[in-house]
Amino acid sequence: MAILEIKNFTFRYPQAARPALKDISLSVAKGEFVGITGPTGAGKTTLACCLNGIIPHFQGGEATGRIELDGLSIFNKSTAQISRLVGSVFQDPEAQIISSEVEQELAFGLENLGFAPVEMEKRISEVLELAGIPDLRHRSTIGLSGGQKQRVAIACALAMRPEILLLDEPTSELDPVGTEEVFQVLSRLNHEHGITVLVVEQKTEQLAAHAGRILVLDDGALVMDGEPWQVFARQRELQAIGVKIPQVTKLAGMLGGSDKYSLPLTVEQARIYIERLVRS
Ligand SMILES: Nc1ncnc2c1ncn2[C@@H]1O[C@H](COP(=O)(O)OP(=O)(O)OP(=O)(O)O)[C@@H](O)[C@H]1O
Repeated sequence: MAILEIKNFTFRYPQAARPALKDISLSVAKGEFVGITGPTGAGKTTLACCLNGIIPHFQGGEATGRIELDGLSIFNKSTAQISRLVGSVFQDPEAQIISSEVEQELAFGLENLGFAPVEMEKRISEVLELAGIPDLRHRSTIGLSGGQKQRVAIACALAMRPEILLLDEPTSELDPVGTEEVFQVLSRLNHEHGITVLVVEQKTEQLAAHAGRILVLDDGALVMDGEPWQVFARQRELQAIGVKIPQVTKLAGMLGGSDKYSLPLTVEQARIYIERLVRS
């Protein structure tokens, strides 16, 4: 069942000469893990803003076509309604965290929505577990690493029990360890708890390893939509528009791999691929 349906959607910022999104159509089923990538200025953040209500509620512009969340047009929903369906996590963990203690940070949004203390306690414990950070509950937010802060931000987004977890370049400020921590949590949320994940990300290594489907935007248009191996097999086209190809996939491409069974997307898959190649 589709949780998100986008039909012929075009969006132009006020006074902009050209649309930032052009005639986008796609459908996302419940439980999918979708990576959205593309070069700078392709429209990835604009698309994310259209899904979490920043457009049109906080940013004007001209939109045509439809975006439906759970069967209803997003433009007829209030920001409060959208935030219950879509939990957002942004690039900069510093900008999202306002409390001095992790528990307070998680309680903040729930208090604002008038949750009773017993329900708040239940949800805080639940989301700390889901984000893999129960040990951080009483920690000061100041001393946390970037990866820990982003996992706190993910826990905050999950506290509303959204249908979709939407992340806009959540690892752009993180080192490789923090990046992997965040993607491990996203994978677990998706595989073990069935949470629909939409993540805008330029680090294609992580998308190749964790996403089940990849969308590529270029100049406002959706130019590719498929399983990671299908998208990363189109190496020349990706290079032409400036999308990085995972190194192991690039290597296998040079050696002739191009299908589901011969195109490695992770280092482990590449190890098996090269072993087979050497044996044959
Ligand atoms: N507030 C705005 N007003 C006018 N134009 C904008 C605004 N925000 C973005 N744009 C333009 O819309 C297009 C898409 O931008 P967007 O930020 O969505 O791309 P992106 O793929 O997220 O890029 P990046 O990877 O650099 O974050 C670009 O041409 C950009 O200049």
